Amino acid sequence: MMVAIGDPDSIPMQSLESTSAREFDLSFRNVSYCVKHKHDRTHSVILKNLSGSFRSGRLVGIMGPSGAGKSTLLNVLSGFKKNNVTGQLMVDGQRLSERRSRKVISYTQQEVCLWSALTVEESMRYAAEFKLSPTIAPDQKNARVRELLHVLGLTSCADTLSGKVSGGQAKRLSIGLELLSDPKVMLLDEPTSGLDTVAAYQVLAHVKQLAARGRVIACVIHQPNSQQLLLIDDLYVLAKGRRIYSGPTGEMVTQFARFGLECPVSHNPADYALEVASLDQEDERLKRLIMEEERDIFDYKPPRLMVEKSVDGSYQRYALSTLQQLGVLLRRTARCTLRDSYQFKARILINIAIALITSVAFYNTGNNADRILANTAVLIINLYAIFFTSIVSAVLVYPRESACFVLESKNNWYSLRAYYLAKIVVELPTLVLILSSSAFFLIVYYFTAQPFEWLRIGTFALVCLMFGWISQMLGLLLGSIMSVQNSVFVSILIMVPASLFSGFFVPLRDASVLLKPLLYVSFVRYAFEGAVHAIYGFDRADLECPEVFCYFRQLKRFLEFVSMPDLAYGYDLLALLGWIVLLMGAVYFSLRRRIKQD
Ligand SMILES: Nc1ncnc2c1ncn2[C@@H]1O[C@H](COP(=O)(O)OP(=O)(O)OP(=O)(O)O)[C@@H](O)[C@H]1O
Repeated sequence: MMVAIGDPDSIPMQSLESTSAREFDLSFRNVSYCVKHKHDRTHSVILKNLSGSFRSGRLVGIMGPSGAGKSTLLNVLSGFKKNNVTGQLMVDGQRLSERRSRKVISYTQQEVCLWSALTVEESMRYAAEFKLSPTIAPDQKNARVRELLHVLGLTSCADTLSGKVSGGQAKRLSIGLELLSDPKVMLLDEPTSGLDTVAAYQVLAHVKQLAARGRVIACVIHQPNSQQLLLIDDLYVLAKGRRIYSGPTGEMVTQFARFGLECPVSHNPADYALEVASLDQEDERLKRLIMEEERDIFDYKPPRLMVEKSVDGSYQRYALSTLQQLGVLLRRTARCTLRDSYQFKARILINIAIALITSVAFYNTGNNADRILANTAVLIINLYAIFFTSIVSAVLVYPRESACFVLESKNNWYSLRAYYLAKIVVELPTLVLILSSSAFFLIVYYFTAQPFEWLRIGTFALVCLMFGWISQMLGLLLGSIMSVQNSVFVSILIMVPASLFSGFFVPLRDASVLLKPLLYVSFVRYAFEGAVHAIYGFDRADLECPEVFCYFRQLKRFLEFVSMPDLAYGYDLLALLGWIVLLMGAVYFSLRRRIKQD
């Protein structure tokens, strides 16, 4: 079937300057990458002695069957993968320092990471704020954003939320975000995947224009049709981590034919290249082809590192200072939070619903000595509500957000320090936590007839707030190290045993030798103890007794019964604070690990 495809020349050529009028190239020599398998201490070679040179002004397509190593090669060339990599990488004939490599090379991964609550233009504007020097006037930054939107064909959807644009527009936007800083080299992993033929062609046509303006652009492309292939100037074809072709697209078929691999006339050369790359590695023709491609590597000893570790002072890694980055991050977070109010409303409504159910079930138990155990259960339910609403909202949102953080941070938008500070500033005094917990707290407190004394209300609210922070930090920690599904399961796995260690179900006095240490470190126990202290401590007068005799009328007896005879509220707060600090540290190190790991 013929598909109507737009002419690339019809895409408006703008005044977007070329990065360099002079030709240059990204070249790499003897690049190898292996992974070590911990279980059997063996290792697999994923990329083997790859060399090549991608020239500016030409669009390079990286092809190969699934698992050939295409994404790995881009990860290695971009510096996203550093461990177990050997070889040499040069731009314009110069070896790169780590700093310079990050400055010069930008990488757009297959998965697009966009802030769905921002419009296309807003996303570009925030990227411009991060990536362009603060000395550039806002008008100039906006002009550059508009120019890029035009070049990438995104003007018509500039006011559409990034979460609502089409797949092709999202891919073009993610390319545009990196283009703002005008990188010399752009590596794109499957910019056309998931798109129909027309959209894929449009994306490629835009990318070709960007290359034509003097950049090195290399993109992984799965199976270009013949029209898409016309846009690709050079091909780099991989088979099981080895190079089988590197050169102009038009010469590939002739090169294969020299080794007895004749491309049938009816075949698309790209399809044929995949067939050749999928041949058995023992095939004589393929063996000779690979030998020919690798003929220049035998007498060459590659350096152990792709890029030099040394800090190159002449390249400033970020356009903004940490404080300026923090400012932009806070503004962006505030805008996203205000616009995406679903979480906020859902959290408050859930809290109100649970609070009403709890109030009906435990109506007026607060001052009744006969129902003191039921009233203590109210305190535990209160902690449960805070825990689950806080942790679930964090784990639902954070895995995606942290993936965007990793990408933006590796592409030099901002530092881990700035992002972490912004996260803490946003998470700690969070209005959502305070409002949703207060909604629950006030309803339950009133209907279950807890003592209306400011000291008790204040001390109880403080325990709830600190417990909410712990839950939120735990959610961030889980969200930064695992997927949404796993984080939800793990949060349940944490909370259910943690409730056992609250001191309510198994008081300290009855705890076995094995359980006791867990009770001493359980944050639920400290929160529960703090809540019990707020409600029943501070020398509260005897409770009312509607029966002839109530054993727990004197609160001293009840506190002894739950193993909290000498409550120390300050000590509980200190333990909760310790947990908050510990989790904040753990979140920092888990994010650090994320950006350091491959
Ligand atoms: N960290 C790793 N541990 C184990 N194997 C790995 C690792 N990274 C890559 N591989 C393996 O290396 C090979 C190349 O992976 P890569 O993702 O680069 O392939 P690809 O050519 O991009 O494939 P696709 O087109 O399917 O995306 C695959 O077999 C993959 O399983």
